[in-house]
Amino acid sequence: MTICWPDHLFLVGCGNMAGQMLARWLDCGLDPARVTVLRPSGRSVADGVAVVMTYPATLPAGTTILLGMKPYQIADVATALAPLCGADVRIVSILAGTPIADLRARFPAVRDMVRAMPNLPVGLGEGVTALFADDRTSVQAKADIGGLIEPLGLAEWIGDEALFNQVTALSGCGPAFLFRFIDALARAGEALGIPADQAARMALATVQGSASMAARASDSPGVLADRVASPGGMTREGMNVLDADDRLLALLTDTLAAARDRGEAMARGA
Ligand SMILES: NC(=O)C1=CN([C@@H]2O[C@H](COP(=O)(O)OP(=O)(O)OC[C@H]3O[C@@H](n4cnc5c(N)ncnc54)[C@H](OP(=O)(O)O)[C@@H]3O)[C@@H](O)[C@H]2O)C=CC1
Ligand SMILES: O=C(O)[C@@H]1CCC=N1
Repeated sequence: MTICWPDHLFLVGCGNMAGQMLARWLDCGLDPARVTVLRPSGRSVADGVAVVMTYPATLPAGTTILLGMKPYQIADVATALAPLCGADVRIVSILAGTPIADLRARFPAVRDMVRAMPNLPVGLGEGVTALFADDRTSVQAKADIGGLIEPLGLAEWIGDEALFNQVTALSGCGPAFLFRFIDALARAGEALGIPADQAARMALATVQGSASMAARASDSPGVLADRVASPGGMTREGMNVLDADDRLLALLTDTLAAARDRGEAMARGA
């Protein structure tokens, strides 16, 4: 994989999420000397990566900024950062519930902006990143930023920004829902009498193996589920519980809808 790295990468915030993105980029050969991280704690990030606690006087030519702090910090960050941004600066924002129009209003000099929604497994190169750019962003910038995201895992360009909170709910928040599922599977096994540590190991390995299998299979997960279920056997009885009144589907639809609604409220400043 040949990646066209930005001349300089300036990360505003480098916590759980941006930290995973940077870790993967460094693993894939990004020169740490091209990276500066701004974080209030000043904690070091990785060998060779410059960490600053205040904004520099200028940004190097050809800088790509990754906005990786919390969404509610955008006003303060933009006040300090926008004066440093010329037309050659590009912005990638991973801020949940923060539309491009909001960023455009705060960074008027910047032409190239991409809204990105990664998830935590990007650190392993097995993440999902949803991407959106409006018409002002150049084709070249879209290609370059798409190339930067590629080593993180699956990249999906979203045609309509109105769907961004929905895709955030599915794949951005998704790892948390899956972690809950693994935990619940283990605890359910424990409730049926399996020793806790054994149930935890078995639940995790079952999810890991099943996800790997589904990723490689030519059949859909729905077909694979039926393949586990022998007619008149145990799995069918269990699936009947999940499927009754579309129980699992309804639960997940409610879960994604609640996350989506929060994104919409955040976009309104709530
Ligand atoms: N966590 C996730 O799974 C996902 C998160 N996101 C988005 O990523 C963003 C960050 O979330 P997450 O990584 O979980 O949060 P974290 O709390 O882990 O990281 C926040 C980062 O912002 C830094 N920071 C705090 N205050 C400021 C400030 N005033 N100016 C600049 N930087 C600041 C922190 O600095 P320090 O390190 O010094 O404390 C830290 O590095 C959010 O916008 C979220 O919507 C998107 C997809 C998934
Ligand atoms: O919880 C959040 O708001 C962010 C968005 C996706 C994952 N974490």
